[in-house]
Amino acid sequence: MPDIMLENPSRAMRLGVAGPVGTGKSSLIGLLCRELGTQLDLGVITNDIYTDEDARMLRAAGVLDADRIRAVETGACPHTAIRDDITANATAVEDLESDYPGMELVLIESGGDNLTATFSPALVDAQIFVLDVAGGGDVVRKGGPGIARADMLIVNKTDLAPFVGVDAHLMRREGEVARDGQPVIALSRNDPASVQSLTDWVLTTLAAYRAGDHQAIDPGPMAPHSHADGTTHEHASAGAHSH
Ligand SMILES: Nc1nc2c(ncn2[C@@H]2O[C@H](COP(=O)(O)OP(=O)(O)OP(=O)(O)O)[C@@H](O)[C@H]2O)c(=O)[nH]1
Repeated sequence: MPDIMLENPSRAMRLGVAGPVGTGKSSLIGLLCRELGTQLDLGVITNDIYTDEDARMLRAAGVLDADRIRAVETGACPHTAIRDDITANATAVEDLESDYPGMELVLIESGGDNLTATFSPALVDAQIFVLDVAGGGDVVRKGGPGIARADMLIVNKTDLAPFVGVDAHLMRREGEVARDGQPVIALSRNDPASVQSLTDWVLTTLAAYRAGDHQAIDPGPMAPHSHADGTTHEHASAGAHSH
């Protein structure tokens, strides 16, 4: 699997946030904006099929100047716009960077998608994959390129674990095994220590990126799948999904 070497580490680092529907991607981006917005020059791109709902939610949260939060309406399943044809996202990032020349970090949210959606390394420098405990304790074991190889795996909403009968610490340990020791954070927005672990990781990754020591890694393509309109996407990995 090819790793992409940095061509221009002086531009903003692009950090993708992917994961199934409702696992807390927008909330995590809101947290990062709140925690890092005073020390970093930030921007956000959201992806939705037909709406700008995630962007509107983040603007309403008041975590960042509204103009720094831009929405891409993908018109198709969002995984297409973050992996197969990144043009709309790449253009949105470039527009943000040209409007805010000092920008240091752009957070790109994939629209909620299935377990195997990943960002192209041509679009992002690093990526976070978000699962939540409400999706079930065995979801990590189901695997997929995002779980196995994203730069960071988040097991989110750990505050809900007792209510859904899931052992969040076991999920985290299984994540570490599935990822060969690559980082996993068990996160809750109500747990300041876990939020601190996440912001520390972002700042460490940004420092490595700036120093030219970070490589964008391709977690691998998503599964072959078909869309409601009959189009089919074939990729080289196993498994399938429907929308
Ligand atoms: N209990 C709890 N709920 C959370 C946490 N983080 C997010 N949520 C809730 O989870 C729900 C989904 O969060 P979002 O951030 O909208 O999730 P998303 O992954 O962006 O959703 P889509 O964009 O629709 O895929 C919301 O009701 C959030 O308030 C958390 O740490 N704990």
